[in-house]
Amino acid sequence: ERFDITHSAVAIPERSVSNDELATIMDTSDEWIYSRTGIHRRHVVTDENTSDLAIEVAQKLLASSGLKANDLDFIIVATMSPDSLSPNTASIVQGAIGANNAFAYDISAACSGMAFAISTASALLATRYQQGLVIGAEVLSKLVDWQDRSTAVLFGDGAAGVLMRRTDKGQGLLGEDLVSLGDKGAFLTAGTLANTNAFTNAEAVADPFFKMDGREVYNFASREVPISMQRALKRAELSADEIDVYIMHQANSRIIKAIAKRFEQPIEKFPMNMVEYGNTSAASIGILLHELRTSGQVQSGQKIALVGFGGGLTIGTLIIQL
Ligand SMILES: O=C(O)C1CCN(c2ccc(-c3cc(CO)ccc3Cl)cn2)CC1
Repeated sequence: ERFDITHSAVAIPERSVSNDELATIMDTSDEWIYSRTGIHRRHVVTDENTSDLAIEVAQKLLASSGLKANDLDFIIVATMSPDSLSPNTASIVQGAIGANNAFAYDISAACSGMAFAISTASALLATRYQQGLVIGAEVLSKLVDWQDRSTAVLFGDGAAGVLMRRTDKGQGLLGEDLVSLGDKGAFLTAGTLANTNAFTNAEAVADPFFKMDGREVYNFASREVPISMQRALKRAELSADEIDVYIMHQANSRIIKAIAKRFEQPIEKFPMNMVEYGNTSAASIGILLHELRTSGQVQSGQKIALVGFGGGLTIGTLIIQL
């Protein structure tokens, strides 16, 4: 498919929470968290919801590109922490910015959400649409059990997005590999709703907060993510050496170091910023991409890999020609 990514933007909540501050409300330490995850702090909303972060990203993308809201054909929001099931968060964004010609829907694939959404938008742009916004937005702090130190220290809030436009100048998707391993889904759950209809015999159990089997998810990631990346590289007919930058889901620095080693690539090709944001699920790839575009480490003409992995369990690997 042919599309370009010419603009990106982020929305990061003002309030940052350091590991040391967390240590004052739960039994943990900066040393434990940083040594095992690479995280020193995360940002947490005070009174914004997921749609507020997504709206901020959308407004910034319109401002920087000079596009009008009515120029947009679609808005996709990748999120596992929507404001509500209805209205979907993308539609809230559509209404707020007045994108009167855009259809809008959410994609729920946890930490692979942004990769799945860019793949979906790429397919839309290969048919009859011209341009749209793809936004990863999360308020994971509403899904965290702040008494569960094994998950509360990992997650953060934030949003990021890109403007994607059809082009015939050769940029776009060179290869992709999208995976679901639903039989391992129970290893990472959040937001389970209860069925309380008058006819059910089942025990109506809501389970709103994150639950993660860290070892199982960690092992799944270190084993399956490289396989997905290999498949995407093969389809793109590229070697790992030919990828300029690997933009990995920022869940855990040890995982990323292990994957860089597996591909015998210099760690400089695997930039990381979880130190500042923690794990922001569908927002993590977009926040990193924006920071790298802003710093110039990522620029047009390069070949990049975007790799999301997590809840589902899912993996999304995209090889993109910028
Ligand atoms: O070392 C330790 O004791 C613990 C071991 C467990 N850890 C984990 C395990 C899994 C994840 C993780 C989460 C998601 C969800 O977005 C996706 C992808 C991954 Cl790899 C993050 N941290 C933290 C340090």
